[in-house]
Amino acid sequence: MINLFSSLVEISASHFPMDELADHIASPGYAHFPKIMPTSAISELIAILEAKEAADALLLAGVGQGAALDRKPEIRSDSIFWLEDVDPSLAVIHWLSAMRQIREHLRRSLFLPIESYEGHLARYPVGGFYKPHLDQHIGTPTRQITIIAYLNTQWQPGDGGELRLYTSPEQGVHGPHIDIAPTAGTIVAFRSADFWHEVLPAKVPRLSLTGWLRGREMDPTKV
Ligand SMILES: O=C(O)CCC(=O)C(=O)O
Ligand SMILES: [Fe+2]
Repeated sequence: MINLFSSLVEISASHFPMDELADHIASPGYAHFPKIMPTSAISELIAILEAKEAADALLLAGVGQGAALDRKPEIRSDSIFWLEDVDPSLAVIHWLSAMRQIREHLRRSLFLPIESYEGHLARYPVGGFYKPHLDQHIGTPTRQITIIAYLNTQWQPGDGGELRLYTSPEQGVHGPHIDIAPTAGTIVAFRSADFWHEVLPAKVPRLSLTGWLRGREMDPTKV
């Protein structure tokens, strides 16, 4: 049981295509790795999410942050659980360790000013969606890189819930897009400030782990 998730640490350290990730983040700004996570890691994260759901511990997600955080069911309909609030299970410890290694790699190779990571498990119910948006909150350019891992082991074409990523930062939602299936083990990363994206309506419950590599906090009261 013990190291079910250690393979993820391994892929992040030596087998995860770190250089490919950095190259793609440099240009065009996004990266897509289909079915790259080991199934053991996927099962553990699903188990955490299902346990939280069973305990009625998922929170309806909001839009914005801090005092401006607002529940907006017309914009997004997922329920989430922040990793920092999860009892520190092995799966989460290993995921956080993988994120640290990715952070260091991107700092070194692209000189990105990344300091920390925040992430949440998310569940979209049947009919759930997230309308087009950017992940950087207005006025707080803290989120630098979005990293999403999908956890839907039974996903099939027609099940909906694709990530629609608009691939031209200049044209946004009026430009071209790609649709990425939320198939278990697939990881997507992109520059949070540049890429508009949305979650198309899910026809089956949709599970994911979404997180952000963050820059320095901009708190004028602490300058
Ligand atoms: O789960 C996804 O594919 C995207 C989620 C998202 O856009 C977000 O949580 O900001
Ligand atoms: Fe987003």
